Amino acid sequence: MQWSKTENKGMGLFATQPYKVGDIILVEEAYSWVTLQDNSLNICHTCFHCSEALKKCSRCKFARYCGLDCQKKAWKENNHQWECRAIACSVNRKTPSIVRLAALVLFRALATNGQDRKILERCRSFPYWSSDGGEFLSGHSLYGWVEDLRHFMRLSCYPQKELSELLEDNFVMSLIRLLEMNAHTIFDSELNTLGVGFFPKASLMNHDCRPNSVALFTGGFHNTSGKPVSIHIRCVRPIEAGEEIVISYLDVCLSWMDRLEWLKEHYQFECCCSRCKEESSLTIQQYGEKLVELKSDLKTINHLIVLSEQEELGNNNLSRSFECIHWAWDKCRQCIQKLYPNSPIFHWKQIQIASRMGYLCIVLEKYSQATDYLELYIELLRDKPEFAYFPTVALEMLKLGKLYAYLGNLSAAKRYLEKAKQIYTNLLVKEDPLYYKCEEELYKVVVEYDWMVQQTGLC
Ligand SMILES: C[S@@+](CC[C@H](N)C(=O)[O-])C[C@H]1O[C@@H](n2cnc3c(N)ncnc32)[C@H](O)[C@@H]1O
Repeated sequence: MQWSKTENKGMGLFATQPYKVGDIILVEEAYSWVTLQDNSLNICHTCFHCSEALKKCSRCKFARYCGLDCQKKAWKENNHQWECRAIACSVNRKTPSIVRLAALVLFRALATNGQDRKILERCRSFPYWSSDGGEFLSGHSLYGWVEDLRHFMRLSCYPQKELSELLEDNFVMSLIRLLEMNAHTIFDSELNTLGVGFFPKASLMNHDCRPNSVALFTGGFHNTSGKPVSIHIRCVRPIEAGEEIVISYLDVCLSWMDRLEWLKEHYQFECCCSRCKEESSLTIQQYGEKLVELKSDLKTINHLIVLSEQEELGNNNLSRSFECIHWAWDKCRQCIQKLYPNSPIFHWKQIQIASRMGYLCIVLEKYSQATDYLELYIELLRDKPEFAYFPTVALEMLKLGKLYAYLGNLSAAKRYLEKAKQIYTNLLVKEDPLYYKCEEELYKVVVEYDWMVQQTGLC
């Protein structure tokens, strides 16, 4: 693969050879990385292995490691030697993760001459203003973060003369903005968020709503101890030589309007991919003057989904959350029946709601209902083969397989677990706990299934 200029998206990564589903396209260790504040206590700060028995850094009492190898890696490579002092001196220890990441990038880039200076150049030239002349993130905490970073750097007592120049407004804003736009959220194979990392090469990959590759992360496996978390770009659709290799910055199951809003809010760009073109022109052709009504319906549905998440997270009120998602579902169905038959927008909305309903039913222990919703999710995705190898789909299949096994429907359990395993075989490394979990579940079901067939003579 090689980096070259794209037509309208700046630089991009292009294939110089064909790739098939499951091929690894790029592996890159994180340049700098942080865990998130709320899960910092039970994740190793180097390899992201999740454990209850991590050892604390004796000075800052914040960093945690699964062993000496990981501690040494963090101290030197991820510059905990400087960060440690700043964390230990911070009274409330609530430095935002993005600020910690920015500090670690600075420590690393300053510590090495030559190659790494390119990172500083990239920061220096990164615009922190938007194309319409306004400043990005003005409504957000950019200025707060700038102050936090300066404070953090001072507390670290980093002895660099040039630091003062780098801590000037423009540079700091560009650095934070670059990380906001280019750092990757690190998640495990069950898609739980673990932290944030800066991967200089992978950070130049462009977005597509129908991507041909996905970003997965090592982390959480025992044998990665002592190795910093790394990103693996894996092929999920056949790629021809010369094609651009693209990932998705968002959940591909969002509707066109949701994706448009999300990308504008988080990345300030309007996606020019083929899926957006198709779905937007279909929407405009079909709905023309009804678009305002459509937007308002989608707004209501989105509002109900957000409300259901808040109820669940904030108040632990799951039945209320379930109720909200049911309202969203009803509203969605009404809209489709009355106004928008075959709307691609509502098709994606239904997929999103079906998955959420499945999740809520499981938490509420309504297992049989959960299988109905997850079946529906898979059914709705069936005519989208381009998403067949996505980790999200595999995860829903695994859930469904386990549910059927619990409910005693062994043949359905076997079918879904086999499908999940097929996707994981392509996507995950063998050491991934999720790969094992799937294999283990499948083994149990197969043994039980064979026994049942023997006893009853049925198959
Ligand atoms: C993480 S950077 C990717 C690297 C970028 N092309 C560069 O040269 O620095 C993300 C930026 O690339 C551009 N971009 C990526 N995907 C795009 C897409 N599908 N449509 C339009 N612009 C895109 C946007 O300007 C976005 O803010």
